[in-house]
Order: sequence, then structure tokens, then C-alpha cells
Amino acid sequence: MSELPADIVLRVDRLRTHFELGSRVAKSVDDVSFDVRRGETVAVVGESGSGKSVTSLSIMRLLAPPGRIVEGEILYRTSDGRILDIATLSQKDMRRIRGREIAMIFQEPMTSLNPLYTVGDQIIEMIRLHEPLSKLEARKRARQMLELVEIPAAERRLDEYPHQMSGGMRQRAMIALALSCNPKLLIADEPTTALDVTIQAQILDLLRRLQAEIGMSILFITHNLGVVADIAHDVVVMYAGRVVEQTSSERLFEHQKHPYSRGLLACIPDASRDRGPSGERLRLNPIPGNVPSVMALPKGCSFAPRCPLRIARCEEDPPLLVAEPHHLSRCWRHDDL
Ligand SMILES: Nc1ncnc2c1ncn2[C@@H]1O[C@H](COP(=O)(O)OP(=O)(O)OP(=O)(O)O)[C@@H](O)[C@H]1O
Repeated sequence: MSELPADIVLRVDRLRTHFELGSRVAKSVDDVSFDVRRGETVAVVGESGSGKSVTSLSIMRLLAPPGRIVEGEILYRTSDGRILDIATLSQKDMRRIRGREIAMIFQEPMTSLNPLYTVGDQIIEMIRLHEPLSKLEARKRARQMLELVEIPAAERRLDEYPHQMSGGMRQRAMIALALSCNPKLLIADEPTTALDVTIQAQILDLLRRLQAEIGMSILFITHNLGVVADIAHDVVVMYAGRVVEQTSSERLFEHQKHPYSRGLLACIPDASRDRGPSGERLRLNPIPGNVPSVMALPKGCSFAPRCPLRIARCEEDPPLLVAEPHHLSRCWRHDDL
């Protein structure tokens, strides 16, 4: 197994995850590599179908058959300093990693919250699953968790059912549940997508604050490049199962080296720019066309059919090229960008 530098919590290395459907193979994640450092956030960005969720499900080992990791390593540094390859871990060992070491939050809080139990009981159960605390001690900890995620009147809220809470509060309760075992890595899969803009900003603020306080690392999955600038240190832009651009967040916003990232940037809503003279909503500039199916990729560069900068050479598949130091791009024309 490879070595892992001391500041790296998670290293995804040449990961390939396929769905084998009869004689056809969907290469949903095709040679993806990135590092997540301690206390930092990496955002994985791309439109629907680009392979973001399959990447996070591979890391959590929650893939349902016929999904399978066929190649690559997912190296993880545990709290007690061991380095494990999650890609080959048994499901029994993986159960000890999920929740305690790596937790996940979703777009829809009811994916993790059970409607039949109070929020408090769910957090208490999770705490006691991992720590030998009495019910009373666990309840106290659960209340502190609700306070940590800034849910007002935490003591009373412990006894509420998820449906008694607003969308934003439910999202906070889900985060409290995920953090109740003090994970080192939080995988956040579109956690703010269903929320309105103000609540979205509050949840992003909360995640940033929690990260600074607890020092956890975050893998942030989103289709919205707009939220990335606020939260991520590094960005991995995915398209049709592959990485097309990878660099720091600061660098990406300054200078995109792939036409797909440029297109995603043009889709970011901007309140001042996107209103007409009488305040009406203007259309953004969506990238024409759709992400191709990973079962029927075009020949050469998979983005070429939608690309305004396409040239004859794009019929040849570009590798991930070093456009600048610490800046990778899978585009023949990265120098022209
Ligand atoms: N259960 C499955 N069976 C077959 N193919 C699948 C399955 N799940 C995902 N895929 C394939 O993997 C591709 C990537 O899917 P994935 O869900 O990771 O995309 P995504 O970027 O997360 O999109 P979204 O934002 O819609 O979740 C899909 O286009 C699909 O072809």
C-alpha cells in the first residue's frame, strides 16, 4: 500500500467504479484521484450524471450491485493513525468507519432522519452506539450537539419529531446527527441544494464554523460551482465520470483552464446580474446539451460535442494535463484559455 503524507486524511487514487449491466459497462468513475487534507474542504463539482455521487458512495462503500470498485485505492487515515484502504475493506470493518470516522449528510435530511423517532432519541442512539454513556449523559451530549448546530431551544427540540421542524432546522438536525460521533471526515452530498438561498448561506456558514472549531475535513459534492468559492480549498471538476479540471478554489475562480468549468461558472446565479429592468428573472447561460451517458461516450474528448472551443484534435481523447503548477486540465486548448 502507498504511503500517505501526514496532513492527508483521505487519498482517492486512480479510482474506477463501474456498473456492469450485462455486456455493457457504465464507467461512472473513471480514473479519479484527489487528496483531502486535515481540516480542509475539497469540492467535487459537475452536472447531474458526472459521477459525483458514485465517487462518494464508493468512499462510503455504500454502492449497490452491480456497482463495483474495479481499480484504485481509497486510503484513509484513522483517528488512531492507521492507514486503511477502504476500497478493499470488509463490510464488517467498514461499519466501524462509517459514522465514527466518516459521516455523510445528504440533500434530503429524511434520508438520514427517521420520521418515527424524535430527533433527540436518534442522536442519543447514535452517541451510545459508539460511546459507553448513560442515557442521561448521552441526552446532555445530544443537547450540546443541537446547540452546536445553532438550533434554538435545544432542550425542547430534542423531543420533537423531524416533521415538526422547518427544512433548515431539519438540515441542522441531520448535521448534528452526523457529527454526534465526532467524525474526522464529513461527506456532504448536495447538502444545501433543496434550501432557499438565505438558509443555504446559513448552512454553509455553519459548516465552515464547525470545520474551524472541530477541525474536520469535508468532501463537498455539488452541481453548483457558486457555493464552492465560499467553502472549498480545492476543487475537482468532473464530467462523464472523469476529472476535467483540478486545482485550488482560488485559482479556479481566477482562471479556468477547461471550457466545461467556464460553462459552469456562467451558470452561477448572481442576484445583481440576473434581473431585468423591472426585476424579472433573466435566463442564465446554461451549457447547451447534456452530459453524455457513461455507457455511450463520444469518441475523443467527452465534452467536445458541447464545447465552443472544439478543434479537430478533440477527436483524440486528451489526458489530464498539467496546465500550470497545481492546476490540471483535460483540454488540448488549456493554453488558449
Ligand atoms: N445504479 C446504477 N446503475 C447503473 N448506472 C448507474 C447507477 N448509478 C449511477 N449510474 C451511472 O453513473 C453515472 C454517474 O452517476 P452519479 O449519480 O454519480 O452522478 P452525479 O454526478 O452524482 O449526478 P446527480 O447530481 O444527479 O446525483 C450515471 O450517469 C449513471 O450512468
